[in-house]
Amino acid sequence: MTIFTIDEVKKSFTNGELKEEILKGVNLSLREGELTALVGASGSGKSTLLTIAAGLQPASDGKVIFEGKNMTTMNSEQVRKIRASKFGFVFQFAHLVPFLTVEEQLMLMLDVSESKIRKREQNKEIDKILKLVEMDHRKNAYPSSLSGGEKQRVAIARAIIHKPKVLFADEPTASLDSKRSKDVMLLIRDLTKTLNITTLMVTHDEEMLSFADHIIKMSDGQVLPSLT
Ligand SMILES: Nc1ncnc2c1ncn2[C@@H]1O[C@H](COP(=O)(O)OP(=O)(O)OP(=O)(O)O)[C@@H](O)[C@H]1O
Repeated sequence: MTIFTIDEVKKSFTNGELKEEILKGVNLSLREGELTALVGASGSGKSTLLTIAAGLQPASDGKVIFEGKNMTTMNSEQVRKIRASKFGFVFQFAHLVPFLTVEEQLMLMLDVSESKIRKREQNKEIDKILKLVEMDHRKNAYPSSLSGGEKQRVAIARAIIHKPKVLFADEPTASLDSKRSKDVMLLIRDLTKTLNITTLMVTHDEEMLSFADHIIKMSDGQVLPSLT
C-alpha cells in the first residue's frame, strides 16, 4: 500500500539575483514496509527531497501526501505533530546526548514525540527495542563508551521507539567502516520488515543498495526512470 506520495515537487533557492531550481518536479511514491534508497551525484537534490518529504522544509510547489493528507497545505504545528509522532530520523552521525545513558536517550524521545505509550509500559518498550538493535546489554552506558556502530544502533533505536510509520535515513552508514555499515543496513532492513516501517534512505554507498527494495536515482533535481 502506498503511504507516501511526492507529486511534482519543486524547490527553488534564491542566491542573490540568481534563482536556482534544485528540484524540478519530482514524483515518487513509497509503499508500506519497503526500503527505498535514493541515490545520485552530490548536489542532485537528494537531501533536499528527503527534508521536504519529512516536513523539515517546505516545497516551493507540488504536493507531499502522507496517509492521504496533503502536508504542503498544513500549518507548521500540524506538520510538527506528524513529524514528532509518525516520523523517525537517522543521520550520518548518531547525535546522541552525551550526558544521557542509552536508556535515557530513548526515554527522552518518548517525551519529545508525545508518545501514547503509558508511563509504566515505557521501560518494557525500551527494553524490547534495545533487544531488537542488540544493545540491551548497554542500556546504562553513556555514548562516550560506545563504538561508532553501537552509537548508530542506539540512534536507530531512538528513531523507532515511538513507533513511527516512516523512517528517514540520510547517509546512515557514511561514518562507518564496511562491516559495520552492512550490519547497520541489515538492521534497518530487518526493522523495516518486522515493524512494517516505510524507509526512505539517502546513500552514496553502492554496496548498501543490495539491501533496498527500490532504488531511485536522482540527477540534476529530477528522478530518473526506475532502476528496480
Ligand atoms: N538552503 C539552501 N540554500 C541554497 N542552496 C541550497 C540550500 N540547500 C541546498 N541547496 C543547494 O541545492 C543543491 C542540492 O543540495 P542537496 O543537499 O539536496 O544535494 P545532495 O544530492 O543531497 O548532495 P550530497 O550528496 O552532496 O549531500 C546543492 O547545490 C545545494 O548547494
